[in-house]
Order: sequence, then structure tokens, then C-alpha cells
Amino acid sequence: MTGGQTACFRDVRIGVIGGTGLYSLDGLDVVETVAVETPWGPPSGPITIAESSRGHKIAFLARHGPSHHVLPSEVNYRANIAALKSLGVQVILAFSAVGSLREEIRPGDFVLIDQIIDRTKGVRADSFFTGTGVTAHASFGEPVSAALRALVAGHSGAVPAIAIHASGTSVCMEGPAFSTRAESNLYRSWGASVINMTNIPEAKLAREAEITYAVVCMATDYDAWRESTEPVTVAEVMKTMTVNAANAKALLLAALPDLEQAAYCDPAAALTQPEAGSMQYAFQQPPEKQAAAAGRDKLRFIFPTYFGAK
Ligand SMILES: CSC[C@H]1O[C@H](OP(=O)(O)O)[C@H](O)[C@@H]1O
Ligand SMILES: Nc1ncnc2[nH]cnc12
Repeated sequence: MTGGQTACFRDVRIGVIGGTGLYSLDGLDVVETVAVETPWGPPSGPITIAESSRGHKIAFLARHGPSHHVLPSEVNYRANIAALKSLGVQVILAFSAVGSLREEIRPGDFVLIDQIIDRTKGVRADSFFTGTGVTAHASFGEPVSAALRALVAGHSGAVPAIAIHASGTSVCMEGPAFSTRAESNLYRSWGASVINMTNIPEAKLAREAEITYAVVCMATDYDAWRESTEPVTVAEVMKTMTVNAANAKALLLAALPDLEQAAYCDPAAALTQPEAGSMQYAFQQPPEKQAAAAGRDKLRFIFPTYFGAK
């Protein structure tokens, strides 16, 4: 697909975004690799489409590219989300390596965060509406799908060696340098549980795109707050991630049958219902003004319902 074209919606309803240390989907048959171009540019890399033993398709995208060549501030989050949406994705389960801000969240543990504090610095493109002449404000009070978190939590038994914390608040910092000890302690005083560099704007854009989204935060270190531990380094993150990646894949494969059932077979579409169609309440302008907006063609790529097929 090339930029500006109407999206070709295919029946790939489930998307997985892999973060640091998680660059492929093992255990599933890859049937296709696609290079998608979006009106916001190319995503971080090719998207692999795998087929489960039940015959359902699952798209996988490595957030920082297959060889991790893209910095968190430079990820084209809009292209990543738009590319997945253009394939038909309605549900994204993302994975992220995080620092723990709590003693009880041990390196190796997973956290199904339900809240996010945005500490990015305004350098990331964070809305599909920017520059389009269409004004819209997505509802983001609950930034993560509770139903998807619950579905994943229901499969904690697949990784008995670790704790999977059912809720938590992440801080998304700009990076790329890690936090100072003072910053790390500040985030602890705010009640945050974990810290990373990618939840924002990924979760925000998934919401704008009406995609049901949750992120499995995989603790790799104790960031910089813990007096008895050396502040985090990439070497420490990658060491823990070798074990975390295996656990992430085990959790995903265990949750997949339920996820497929919810995404492909539930006629009530209960899992995706809160997000699907949610943007209909977000537009500020009357439809006739939107119809005249310069960015209408661009928005059609992900919003054929609101901006009409060409
Ligand atoms: C290499 S440590 C910092 C890096 O790891 C996390 O990446 P991701 O969220 O994509 O798993 C964190 O957010 C930083 O981008
Ligand atoms: N301590 C940390 N801070 C930010 N991002 C991280 N990713 C993994 N560990 C991290």
C-alpha cells in the first residue's frame, strides 16, 4: 500500500506489538510478511502475519524495528498503529520492558498496567488529527482496556514462576537516558508502579484508532531509586529480557485461544465494544465542516466509517 490510498482492510483482527527483547512471534506459523505504507509514513518494520492452529490471523510488529534500530522518541507510533489498523486489527496486545518502581514488583514480574503518567516532552507526534483540520478529543481516562487485561490475567497460570500484577501505573518518560535517582523517587512518591519510554503515545493512538489496547509490562530492573542496587543499564535490561521474552511468548500462546474467540467468534464483540465506535463522540466540528477538511483523505486510511470510502 502506498501513502494516501484507501486502506485495504483485511481480516487480521489481532495485533501484537513487541518491544525491547521481543522481536518475533514464535510458536505460530508465519504465512505472510507485509510492508505497509501509511499516510504517516512507514511503520518500524515489516509486519508478519501468522496463522494460529484455529485458522485465525495474528499480526506482529516489532516496535523498534526487527534489529532495534529506532529510539523510543523516534518510533513512528502513528504509522505503527495505522498500519495495524489498515490490516483490520481491532485488538492490540503490546509488550514493553519496564523498570520497577516498587520492591514487590521484582525483575521478571509482569504488570498489566491500568493507568499511565505521561512524562514525554512533546517531541512525539501523538495524534492522527494533527494538521488535518479536523478537531477531535479521544476519551482517555481509562487508557487501557480492562477487558483485555482481565483476559490476559486469566492465563497467569501459564507462567507460574513469576507474579503477574493485575494493575499498576506506568510512567512513560522521554529517554533515551534512564532516570536520575531523584526522578525515580519522585515517580515513586506519585504512586507509580513501573517506568518505560513507549506507552505514550502508543496507547493514545490506539484509542484514537478505536483499537482495544493493553500492554504487558515486563519488569527488567529496579530503575534508579533502590539504594542497594546499581542504577539500571541496558545490559541488565537485556539479561532479564531473555527470560522475560520466553515468559511473554508462553503467556501470549496461552491467552490466544480466548483472544481469538473474543476477536473472531463472539457475535456481541464484548471485548472490543468499548473502543469500537468510541470516536463518534470525539469530534468537535459538525460533519459538514469535517467533510471539507484538508486532511480528510489522510484520515480515511484509518477511519473509513467517518471519512467515507473514496
Ligand atoms: C533498552 S531499555 C529502554 C527501552 O526498553 C523499553 O522498550 P519497550 O517499551 O519498547 O519494550 C523502554 O520503553 C525503552 O524504550
Ligand atoms: N528503568 C527503566 N526506565 C525506562 N525504561 C525502561 N525499560 C526497561 N527498564 C527501564
